Amino acid sequence: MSQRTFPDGFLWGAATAAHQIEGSPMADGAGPSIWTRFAHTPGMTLNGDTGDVACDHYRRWKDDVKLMRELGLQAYRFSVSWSRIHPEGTGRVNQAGVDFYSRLVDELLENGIEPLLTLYHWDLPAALEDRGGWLNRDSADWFAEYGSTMYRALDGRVKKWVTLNEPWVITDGGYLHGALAPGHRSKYETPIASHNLMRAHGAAVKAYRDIGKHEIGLVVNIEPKYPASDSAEDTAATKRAHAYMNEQYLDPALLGRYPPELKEIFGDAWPDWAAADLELIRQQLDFIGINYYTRSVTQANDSYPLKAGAVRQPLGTYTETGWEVYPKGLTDLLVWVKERYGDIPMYITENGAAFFDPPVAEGGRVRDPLRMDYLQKHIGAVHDAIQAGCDIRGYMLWSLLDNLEWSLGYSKRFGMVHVNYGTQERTPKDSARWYSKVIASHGASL
Ligand SMILES: OC[C@H]1NNC[C@@H](O)[C@@H]1O
Ligand SMILES: [Ca+2]
Repeated sequence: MSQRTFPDGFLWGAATAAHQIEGSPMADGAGPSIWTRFAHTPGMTLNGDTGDVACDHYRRWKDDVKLMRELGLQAYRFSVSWSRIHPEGTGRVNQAGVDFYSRLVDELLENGIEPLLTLYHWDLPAALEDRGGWLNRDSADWFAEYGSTMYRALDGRVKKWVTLNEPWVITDGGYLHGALAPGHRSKYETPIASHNLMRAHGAAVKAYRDIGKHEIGLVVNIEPKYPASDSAEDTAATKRAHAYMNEQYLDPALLGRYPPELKEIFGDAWPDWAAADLELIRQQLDFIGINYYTRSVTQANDSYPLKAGAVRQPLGTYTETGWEVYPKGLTDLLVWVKERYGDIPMYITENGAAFFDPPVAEGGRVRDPLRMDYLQKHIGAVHDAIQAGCDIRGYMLWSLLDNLEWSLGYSKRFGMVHVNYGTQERTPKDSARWYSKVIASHGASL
């Protein structure tokens, strides 16, 4: 491969999320989140796995930052657990919770690592779920209040803010299919939760413009949809699937409108939203974060309510989470974003894969060639998109550490660093060593 040169200032990092790595969910005055409750509800997670300990990052954060520095990371994307900050979701501030993130940010900066802070990565305070959660239109105000608390505490040390992580997963998983907290299964609740999440995004960005002086954006998981055949049914199904996952969040956030397919998909469950709502949602953003994992070859089927689904590719390579390895999909997707929404700066805020890793070998080595191959090809795909004119500012590998993969518990390992959950020992995998070289050579060694 000819030497790939990445733009000056391209930021190389890794990503995690509070509930997946921290543990100690109730320490130092924190309140419970919907994930504390959901995971402690029998049958909701594999093996009944919970975030009670996870990677014990709440206590090991200093060593983990040291590990990031040893790996040469330039940036670190993490999330704040809302219920550490506002144990009841609104009102009273738990200063010990703010202090935890303040110390973490200072440690990152002292180690030359730029923090990227996600306000919401799925762990809503349980007290707010009891007030209707994302189904309550007041959630926009609750979220803006929480964001403002964090802006006042950290803006300036944190210069890249994210409102929401993956609103599609939050609603499709938490309100339609029920696989994720709060575990609802309702075609009628799904659009309401989704719309309120986006109103909350807008309200938090507006609040930032009054308080913050740096950058704020939205992180979406999007996935290119390719028709399984050129039949009218598969073409229409692909259009629906594309609107439902990819346009449903970027269109309101950047264009101030919803794609028409949503009314077709949800029928009488799709309200006629007020124009004022769309004005709130559409706020000037400084960047968009793209989380990419796979593509979907899409066919018409009788799935509810989308009537579309992915077709397994007989010659495809699949990860442990059943996702096809398809790097070109990332390039296609980034070019689509640029063409549809214009030249908005982008970060790859998550990209990575779970493969079955061997145990830590003698001498502390974890061979993960499949992950290295996945990463090498996807970082190459990012470069291809840059060559095609996309303004991509950085790449955050998912994930720094093996961690709690939500309802799948600890069964899926996405980390470039292996975690022994018994001893909490961290062991960089081959992919981490490889990634360090990519960072040190600014991509040239890819
Ligand atoms: O499934 C892998 C990741 N996907 N995006 C959101 C993260 O929380 C997940 O662990
Ligand atoms: Ca509920």
